[in-house]
Amino acid sequence: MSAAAASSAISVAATNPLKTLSLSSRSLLPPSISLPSRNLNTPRRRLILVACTAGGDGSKPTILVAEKLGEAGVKLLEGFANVDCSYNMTPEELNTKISLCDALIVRSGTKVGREVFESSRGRLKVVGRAGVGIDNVDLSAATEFGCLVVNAPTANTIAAAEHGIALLASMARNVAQSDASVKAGEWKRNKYVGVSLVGKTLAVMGFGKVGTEVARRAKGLGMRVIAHDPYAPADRAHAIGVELVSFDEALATADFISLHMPLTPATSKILNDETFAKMKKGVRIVNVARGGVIDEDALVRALDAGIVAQAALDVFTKEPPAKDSPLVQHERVTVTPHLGASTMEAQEGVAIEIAEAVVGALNGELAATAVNAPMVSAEVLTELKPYVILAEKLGRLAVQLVAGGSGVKNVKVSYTSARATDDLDTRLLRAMITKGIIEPISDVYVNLVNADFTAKQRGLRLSEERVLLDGSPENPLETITVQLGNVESKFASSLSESGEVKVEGRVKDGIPHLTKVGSFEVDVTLEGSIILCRQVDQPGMIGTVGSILGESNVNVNFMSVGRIAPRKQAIMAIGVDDQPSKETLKKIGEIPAVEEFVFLKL
Ligand SMILES: NC(=O)C1=CN([C@@H]2O[C@H](COP(=O)(O)OP(=O)(O)OC[C@H]3O[C@@H](n4cnc5c(N)ncnc54)[C@H](O)[C@@H]3O)[C@@H](O)[C@H]2O)C=CC1
Ligand SMILES: O=C(O)C(=O)COP(=O)(O)O
Repeated sequence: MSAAAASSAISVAATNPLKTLSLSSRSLLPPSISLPSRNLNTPRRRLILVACTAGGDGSKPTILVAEKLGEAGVKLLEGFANVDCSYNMTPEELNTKISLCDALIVRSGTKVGREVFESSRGRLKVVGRAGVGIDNVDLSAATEFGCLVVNAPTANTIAAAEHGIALLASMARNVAQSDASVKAGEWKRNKYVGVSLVGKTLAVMGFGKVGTEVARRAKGLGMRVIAHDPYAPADRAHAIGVELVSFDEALATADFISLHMPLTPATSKILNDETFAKMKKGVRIVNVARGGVIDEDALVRALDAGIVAQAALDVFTKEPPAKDSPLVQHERVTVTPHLGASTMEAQEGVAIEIAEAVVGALNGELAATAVNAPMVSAEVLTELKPYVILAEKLGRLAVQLVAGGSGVKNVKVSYTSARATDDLDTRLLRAMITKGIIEPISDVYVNLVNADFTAKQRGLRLSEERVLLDGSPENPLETITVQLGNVESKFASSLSESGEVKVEGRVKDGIPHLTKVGSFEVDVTLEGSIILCRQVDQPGMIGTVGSILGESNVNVNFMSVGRIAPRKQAIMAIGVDDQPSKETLKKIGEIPAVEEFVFLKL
């Protein structure tokens, strides 16, 4: 610590013992949304991360349900919000309605593109996907607009697996085709001779939840099951008698291929002319994943060439597919209208799962099924609560110290802690510092979802360093320091020896405190706003400033003086509940001993 900073902070509880800091989560929410502030010590383990009841009057949020949702889920939503179930909307109708909604629930049939988030004009805070696949949601746009995306990843797994097995078996025995034939008055038993499954090799492409359940069932049918999944652990496959193999080996050895990977840039058209050519002649293909993982024109060519004997498809690149699609109309293709999740049980399950996730997210609870936000465990959230508020306020303090026109680009954050690096999750702190820096200088709403994106978009480069302290790590952090480089300051004393705007804080008894400005040590609670004065240290200054504030009915909640040495330069940090008038601030500035001062609104 430099000599200049070798000073002692003299703290005076200005009016009364420290009040328990009411942890209002307002600072994490746009000003239009109000929340009853609550004490830090409330038992609830919730921290508003993305949204809450819309409207300052505490009215219920509005949730738009754009596709059929199980009744149990709708009822759960209705207990919390105004629910608008509008199915089969056109994109224009969706874009109109969405501006009045705080949350949107979809399945696979609604495209939630950038224009939806643009139309919501920042009000939409949660998109709930009542199922697994989220390829119909523009995740980058959602993140950019600070909208959390949650899904229901487990409730329809069994349904999808059972549908996959149903398609596998019915394809092998020509059930659909022979059904249509008999219904048409035919009796062509020799035309519909099928193939057996037992002893045949099934390649499961995508060994996740659905793929695993398909594999289990196929084993039960006496099939040899191999799987290809670059990310699946081999021991999980071995545990159910499945061998993980390479992509090419799966293609070359399978009699049946069942697709269960998500649609991603890497899996798009993963089955195409080139890969069909690598397959065992006469292979049979099942797809209950996403239509986009198959080049559908190539599949028609492979069927016509006899490379692929049959296909059973539940999903299509475009849904519904064109009626005259050569693939749909192909005689050796069995098709269903995206029914993988369409069982009574699955639809009740996903409805409840997504309703709970959306209500929880709007209530500010952790979304266990968040798709576009870094997962922060409830334990970490609880422990870091006071540090989260500290982090955001340090960001707000630092950016308000920057003289106009400087442009904030380089942010350096330092954490001192006795915790090992791996035991300290700073993602939330980083997001809140970003929030504190960006929101006071823009109309952007920043939260855990879009903080990194927003920082990047504004050219903010935020670096973090951790200083490991000795001692017992009962506190996650000792100090957080925010430094803004290459800027000029409105308050010269906030510049560190290396010329950055520098503020440091710590949490004391659960209360965030500002503990250093530039090289001066201070100690003031970050409960209200702050006045910083630099003066020549002398008797009576606290009284003089306190009187000016008192005369204009500004309540002081904390006051401290940090000084280099007695009768030398000193910094007075005054916590105020109310914003002083310009006249009041002018009077403070006119005190002869005051060399500079600044009012910082938190
Ligand atoms: N037809 C329907 O109604 C339903 C369709 N689905 C689709 O099935 C997909 C899988 O669902 P879950 O098993 O619940 O998801 P999951 O996330 O549990 O499993 C997906 C698996 O695919 C693997 N994977 C990713 N890229 C791959 C690649 N290039 N090659 C091979 N494997 C790859 C992943 O490692 C993961 O293990 C979903 O993404 C969804 O698109 C899911 C439920 C119902
Ligand atoms: O969960 C999935 O990924 C699905 O494909 C289910 O789609 P759905 O909700 O039935 O439109």
